[in-house]
Amino acid sequence: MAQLLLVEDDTTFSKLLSNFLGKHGHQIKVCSNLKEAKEALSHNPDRPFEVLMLDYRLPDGNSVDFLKTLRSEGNRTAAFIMTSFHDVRTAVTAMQIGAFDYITKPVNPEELLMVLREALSKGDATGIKTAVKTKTSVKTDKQSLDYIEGKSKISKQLYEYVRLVAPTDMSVIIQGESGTGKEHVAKSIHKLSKRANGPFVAIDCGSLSKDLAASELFGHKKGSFTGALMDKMGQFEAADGGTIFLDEIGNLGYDVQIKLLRALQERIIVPIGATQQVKVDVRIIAATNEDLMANAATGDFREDLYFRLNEFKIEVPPLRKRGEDLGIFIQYFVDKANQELDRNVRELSKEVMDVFQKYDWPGNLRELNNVIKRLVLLSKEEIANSSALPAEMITSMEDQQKPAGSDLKALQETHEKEMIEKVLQEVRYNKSKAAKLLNIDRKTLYYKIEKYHIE
Ligand SMILES: Nc1ncnc2c1ncn2[C@@H]1O[C@H](COP(=O)(O)OP(=O)(O)OP(=O)(O)O)[C@@H](O)[C@H]1O
Repeated sequence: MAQLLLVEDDTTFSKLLSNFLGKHGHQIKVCSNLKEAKEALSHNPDRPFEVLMLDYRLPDGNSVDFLKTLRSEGNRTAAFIMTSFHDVRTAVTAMQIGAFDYITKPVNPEELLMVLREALSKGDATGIKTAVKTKTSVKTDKQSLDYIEGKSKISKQLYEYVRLVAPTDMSVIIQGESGTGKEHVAKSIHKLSKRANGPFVAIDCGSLSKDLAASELFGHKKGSFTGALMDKMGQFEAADGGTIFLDEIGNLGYDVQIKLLRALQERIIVPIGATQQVKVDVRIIAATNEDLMANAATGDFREDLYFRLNEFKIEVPPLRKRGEDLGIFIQYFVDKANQELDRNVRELSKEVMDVFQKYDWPGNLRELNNVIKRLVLLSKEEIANSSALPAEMITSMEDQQKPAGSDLKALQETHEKEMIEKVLQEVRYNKSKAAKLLNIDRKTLYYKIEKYHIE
């Protein structure tokens, strides 16, 4: 039985939800706005909430800002956001600041239980995502290799860079949109490096509170500030001999950036309140979805730190630019979901595939994984059809693709582009076969692929 906090202003829905969760043995406190939620969180010290379930739009604000404040105050309770499909982009942002997941409305009961189970099993949304002591943790090692590389030109180049930089001891900046797989890339670099037998420590700087970031990274001495009840070893020391992965590095405060620069340049750290320096041997890999260079130009990020980190830069492409990889990732995530959820989905219907092809995937691989997991969960048959997709996903696709008005040329071009994409997909990007089916020569096909920016 878990202690849950539900923040939802639709009273009918919140009653339904709390009855349903109550029947599954959970204890739910319902609040209808953020002010009440804040009070509930501060008045519940004996039995803390294990999961926060937050509606996105609330009468006194939105839950993403609310969560941001909670995280900056050091609250790490696992949380997920319930949102309409149109707010998915916002939900993706929410995950960057430490929401565990998001769930689209109308909420499907099975899906809700699945997300809740996962949130409970992962525990609190601590800023430290993984602390892999590779020598002892064989299981985590195996999991971290559980990924695929893709076959598109852009993916091949990505992994070529990974293999190139891994054996060196260079600092690396990994840039890419949220959910593109930056952490996977960082782990691959670690695994292929001379440090592979050392620890890989991943820290989500986005969910570290400003006050505690320095202590989390560099440690502290007992009594060095209120709340420092005993000595604490920082993550830099924990990563000694291995790699530290600083995700969302742009979120680190200026004073922490100075300490980080010192750690990079001199390979020493000083725990807060300590008089002794500590030598550390750590490789730094940083990730960001911002333009750090631009932040450095405006003074939001230290330029000297940026240049020191940027010994090598890797761009992880968004899913919409990975062309044929989409099909490969779909298959991979379907197989994974079948295994995890004990389902037997063999294929996705043509309609689902069409939607997937046209959608621009703002949450990238993470969103694809989530959508497929839900699709598989809700599909009892071998073919998953579009009824298991959020209805708005389909309508938004239709609206997005069709050119407005009566522009005949634009309509024809849209149709032509769709047809070429569809045929290319059917023949697995074999251009000769596609040209034959489309009854055009290869040269014309290449011209059109370029014209319509088909990847
Ligand atoms: N190459 C891959 N093969 C299989 N799954 C992948 C791959 N890359 C990423 N994923 C999956 O996609 C999801 C997001 O990956 P990851 O956390 O590495 O992205 P990220 O770019 O670091 O995200 P964020 O910007 O939010 O920190 C994870 O669930 C991961 O399992």
